[in-house]
Amino acid sequence: MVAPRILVTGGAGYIGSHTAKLLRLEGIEPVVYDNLTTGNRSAVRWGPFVQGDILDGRRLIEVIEAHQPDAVIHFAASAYVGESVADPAKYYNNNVRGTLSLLDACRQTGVDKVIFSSSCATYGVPAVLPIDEATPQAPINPYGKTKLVAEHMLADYAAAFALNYVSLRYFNACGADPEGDLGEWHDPETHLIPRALMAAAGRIPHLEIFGEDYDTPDGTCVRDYIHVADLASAHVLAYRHLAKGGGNVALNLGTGRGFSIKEVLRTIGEITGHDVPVVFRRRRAGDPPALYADAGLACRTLGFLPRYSDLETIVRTAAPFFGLEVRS
Ligand SMILES: NC(=O)c1ccc[n+]([C@@H]2O[C@H](COP(=O)([O-])OP(=O)(O)OC[C@H]3O[C@@H](n4cnc5c(N)ncnc54)[C@H](O)[C@@H]3O)[C@@H](O)[C@H]2O)c1
Ligand SMILES: O=c1ccn([C@@H]2O[C@H](COP(=O)(O)OP(=O)(O)O[C@H]3O[C@H](CO)[C@H](O)[C@H](O)[C@H]3O)[C@@H](O)[C@H]2O)c(=O)[nH]1
Repeated sequence: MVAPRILVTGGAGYIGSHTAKLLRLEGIEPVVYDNLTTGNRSAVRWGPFVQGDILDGRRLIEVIEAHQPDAVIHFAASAYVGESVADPAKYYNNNVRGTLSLLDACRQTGVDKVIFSSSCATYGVPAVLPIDEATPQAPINPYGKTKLVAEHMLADYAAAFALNYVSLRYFNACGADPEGDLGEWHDPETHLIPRALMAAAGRIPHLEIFGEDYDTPDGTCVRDYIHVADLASAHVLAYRHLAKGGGNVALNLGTGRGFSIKEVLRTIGEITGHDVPVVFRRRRAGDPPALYADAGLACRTLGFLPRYSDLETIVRTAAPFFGLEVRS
């Protein structure tokens, strides 16, 4: 039997590169399609690389016809909440127009399975926690809105055309490849855990904490941190679900537990032996106070069970990329 092949848009990025590695280990060839705006060429090591833009529909069709993938995993997007508030045009263009371009290329070439990177940002400020998939999606920033539009596009294309999809609503991706091959390399880096590790390592003078006056137990925002290796495994499971004829579905990918920023910093101090120097700033625009998942549906539908998503393992795998030793 010929090995399955998957087109991985955004496969040079953080979550995409970890997923490409796992696909290869699982006997599936990842064909990475990425314009390298935030991704790294050096992170593409487990299959062919094509440099291209998802907005370029003609090129997408050429690449799909050349490689004949069985499915697409669609990571490529702009993905910063704060930036999306300042520059919504960039987000509507890349995330909405880009996804439309990709879905049309799939339709024209007969690719009928799509796995999509959605986000807990589509829920906005939920009335009830934990967040299950029936929670109303009312995003409060342009980034989350573009992810929600893309989810709607998938559902409408699935209803009208021969398309099957899984939308995966990740909570906060973090950590690094447990074997040390890949990490989170963004420039500039904006996410909490890498910024905190940079501060602990002395690469930046301090971590800015955006808001200490939220209605949470210690005043800082609460998030559900899911290890990137667990996210990668969910994509393999989602592909197998579609390959055996499983139905269209949107699933939360989280642990079910929320941690405050201060709790994350405490774990970094314990594991690395370095305190994180901090300064407190105003709230960042577009940030909900607390987000954590009810992750039961992904478990029941895909058999998804996080293995690496405790804060200690997250910090242990990520810290070496910032030159920090971890305590045994
Ligand atoms: N990091 C998180 O916590 C998180 C949480 C929820 C959802 N997501 C989603 O997961 C996906 C991957 O996120 P990430 O953290 O790995 O981000 P990333 O920036 O590391 O990866 C995105 C990749 O897409 C590529 N890309 C962007 N626009 C493109 C375009 N027009 N054409 C081709 N390639 C393009 C980039 O070069 C990059 O390699 C995104 O869709 C993001 O919205 C991320
Ligand atoms: O230097 C920093 C960085 C972050 N934060 C705070 O830490 C929390 C986590 O922030 P991140 O930027 O690490 O991640 P977000 O919670 O903004 O994640 C959002 O954006 C991600 C993509 O970047 C995902 O889509 C995710 O689902 C969505 O909630 C937020 O309260 C943020 O204000 C700081 O205090 N200081």
